[in-house]
Amino acid sequence: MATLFKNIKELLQVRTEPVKFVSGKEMNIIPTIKDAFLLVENGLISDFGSMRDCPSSNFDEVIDCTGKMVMPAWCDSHTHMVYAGNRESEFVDRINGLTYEEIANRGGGILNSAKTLQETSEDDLYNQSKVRLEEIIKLGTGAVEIKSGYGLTLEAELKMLRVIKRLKENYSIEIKATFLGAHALPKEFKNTSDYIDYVIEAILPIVAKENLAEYIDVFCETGYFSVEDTNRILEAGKQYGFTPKIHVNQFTAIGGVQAGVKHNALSVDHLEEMRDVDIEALRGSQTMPVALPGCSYFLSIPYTPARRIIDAGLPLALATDYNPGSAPSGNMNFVVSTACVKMKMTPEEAINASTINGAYAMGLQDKVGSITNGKLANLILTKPINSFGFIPYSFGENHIESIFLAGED
Ligand SMILES: N=CN[C@@H](CCC(=O)O)C(=O)O
Ligand SMILES: [Zn+2]
Repeated sequence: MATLFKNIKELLQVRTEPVKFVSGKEMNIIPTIKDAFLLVENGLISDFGSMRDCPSSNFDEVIDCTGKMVMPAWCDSHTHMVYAGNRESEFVDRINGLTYEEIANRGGGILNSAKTLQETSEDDLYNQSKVRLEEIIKLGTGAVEIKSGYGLTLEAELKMLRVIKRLKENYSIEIKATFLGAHALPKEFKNTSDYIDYVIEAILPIVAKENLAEYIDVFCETGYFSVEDTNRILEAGKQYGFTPKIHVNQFTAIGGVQAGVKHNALSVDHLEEMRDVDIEALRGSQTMPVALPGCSYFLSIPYTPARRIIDAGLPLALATDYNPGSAPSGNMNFVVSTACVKMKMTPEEAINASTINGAYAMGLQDKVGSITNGKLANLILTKPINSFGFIPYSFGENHIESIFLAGED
């Protein structure tokens, strides 16, 4: 099967030489080809260039992209989009003045979602989750990471991870699974240390045996899990070959970034509270900082200081954090726009952060995230627009005409 995209107004994120991720000043450059063609064969990008060099053979399909742009689909490296029900009532509680912490302390928050999920069948959970997955695909996402963490028992954590596995099997979007057993302390446990024992001894070995996750996560935060708990979880995960991708510095900076870097985490995510020492800790590491502006927006907490991170020469990825409590939206277009408006990222930086850097934060940089020969043809075809900066500028508008996964729309 060969598909030719021709007369592309601008082909974005063209990387002839593969790159792992981009950092610092490089983030402000999006390589493009104007008046371009792109050839997709058997689901993979096989050629691209200027229309002057456009091949002329008999293709199975030819798509005329006059006035439109083609770019890699969004790479959303942090979500909790397998969940049951919603937390709309807590949203109203927050409007009426309660904080996220106060709601959690009253037994709401993550424990509320865990209770609902424990009472939901695996089929029902699958059906609720696939609606969200289909929606984010329409919004231009071509690769996504999904975490467990609303189970908090062996049975319910496995239920979540099996749902993620079914989604992987049934959809052509790239999906990576993360085991987040240590997301909150269930009421049945007196302290985090006992619960960590349970996670390590009762759940982790089965997750590994059934091959249900690629990554391991922990909510390293005051009132949730300490740096010591984090070290224990990550060390245990390493024994089973799980790479860390962890929640740190959302409300308080307690050394989670340093713990992540020490354990060669693929990413450290949230980072709303960043001390200079946290930024320094990331320097020279292979750990991707990930910002979640949808969470800052929804909870009215500080935005991750993108300028300090990028101006220190570091990379940055953007993701949605799609979850029922702190970011009930999987819309990467909103994330890109909010990063520009609220975090002062340029459109170029936000697009790099949401494509190639997001791909790296899922270990998918060799497969997606740029227009490179041999990569999957997971692509966004925009509606007619004047420039790629129009995507974040014109917030709330839908600029996507079609999305292609492995070359199929
Ligand atoms: N902070 C920890 N976990 C999620 C929120 C979980 C929830 O409130 O349900 C997050 O990344 O924001
Ligand atoms: Zn999260």
